[in-house]
Amino acid sequence: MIELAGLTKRYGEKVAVDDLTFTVRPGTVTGFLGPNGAGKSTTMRMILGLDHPTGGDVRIDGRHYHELTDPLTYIGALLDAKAVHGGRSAYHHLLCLAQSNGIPERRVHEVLETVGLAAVARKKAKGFSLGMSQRLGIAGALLGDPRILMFDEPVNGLDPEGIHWIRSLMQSLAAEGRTVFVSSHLMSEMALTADHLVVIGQGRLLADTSMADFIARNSRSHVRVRTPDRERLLDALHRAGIQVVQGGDGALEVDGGRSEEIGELAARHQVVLHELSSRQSSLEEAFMRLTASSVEYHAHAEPAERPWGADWSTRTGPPPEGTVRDAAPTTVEG
Ligand SMILES: Nc1ncnc2c1ncn2[C@@H]1O[C@H](COP(=O)(O)OP(=O)(O)OP(=O)(O)O)[C@@H](O)[C@H]1O
Repeated sequence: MIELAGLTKRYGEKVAVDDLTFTVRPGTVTGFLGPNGAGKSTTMRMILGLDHPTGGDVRIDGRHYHELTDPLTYIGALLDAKAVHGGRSAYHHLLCLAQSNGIPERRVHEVLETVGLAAVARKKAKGFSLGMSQRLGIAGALLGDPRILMFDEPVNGLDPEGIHWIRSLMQSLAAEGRTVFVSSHLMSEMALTADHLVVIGQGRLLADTSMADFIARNSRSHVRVRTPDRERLLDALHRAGIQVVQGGDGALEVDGGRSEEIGELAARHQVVLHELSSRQSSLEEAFMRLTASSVEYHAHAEPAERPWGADWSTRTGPPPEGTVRDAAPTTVEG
């Protein structure tokens, strides 16, 4: 278990981590999300005692990191895959870690097998691809067979097979009752891997909840309708007092609508439908919705021709700051 209580880190005027209080529990994969610069790496570094908090406290199974004897047997971490002495082989890198933590040499061979690097164990780390370096970093985290594992962007550089492998690994570690805390920017991957989410923005806690609850609370559910009789359907919906939003590819979207109600309305007016489907936002959309106002670094490549609420489904970038939660649906006149 990792427990943060009021954890705070300032760099001069900059508050990188702002009064964070949450607990990472055993038996689940906890995803750690936040926009660039939100404070995820700083938080992880403080958990490992690599940065000193300006305020607050963080404990690993009730103790500070520096109080742990042989810390790799309590908590294994991958923070920076390239932080390896390039002149050392994978085997020697892990052997040095093992010897300084009282871990038997046989664990080096075991973890090299686990991460699929046994065949290149004697090769120098400086020749490793990013994916191989990630695997070596994961081997280092697993070396002490710890009850707690922490990974900062572990799928960075991994190919699809590698991504699938790390997902299965994290889930099996959690199933063994271990604490697994993992950050990632790959939302689709996180949606498949994590059971619980901690989301931060500008150093502050935005959410600490289950994956299902997070998506339900921050997502937009709507019914998507496609019809060749667009004007007649719009007229029928308008008369029934149902607000319609312009979706992508000419589809219509009804916020929070029930597909049964819309289907029956269309049938009563003998309007042909080509599509009638209930949709819920993905984790990525829910994440962007929650963190919209705490994104520090925006790209401004796409001019907003229509209000955000009018074309939610076709946008790929984050919404204009401060508009999402306040955006009223744009009614399409029939
Ligand atoms: N050593 C430092 N000195 C000054 N500012 C720092 C230092 N380390 C981090 N920061 C600042 O603290 C904030 C949080 O950075 P951090 O790297 O923890 O964010 P992050 O969520 O891990 O970002 P990313 O997703 O881009 O990796 C950023 O604004 C960063 O510029």
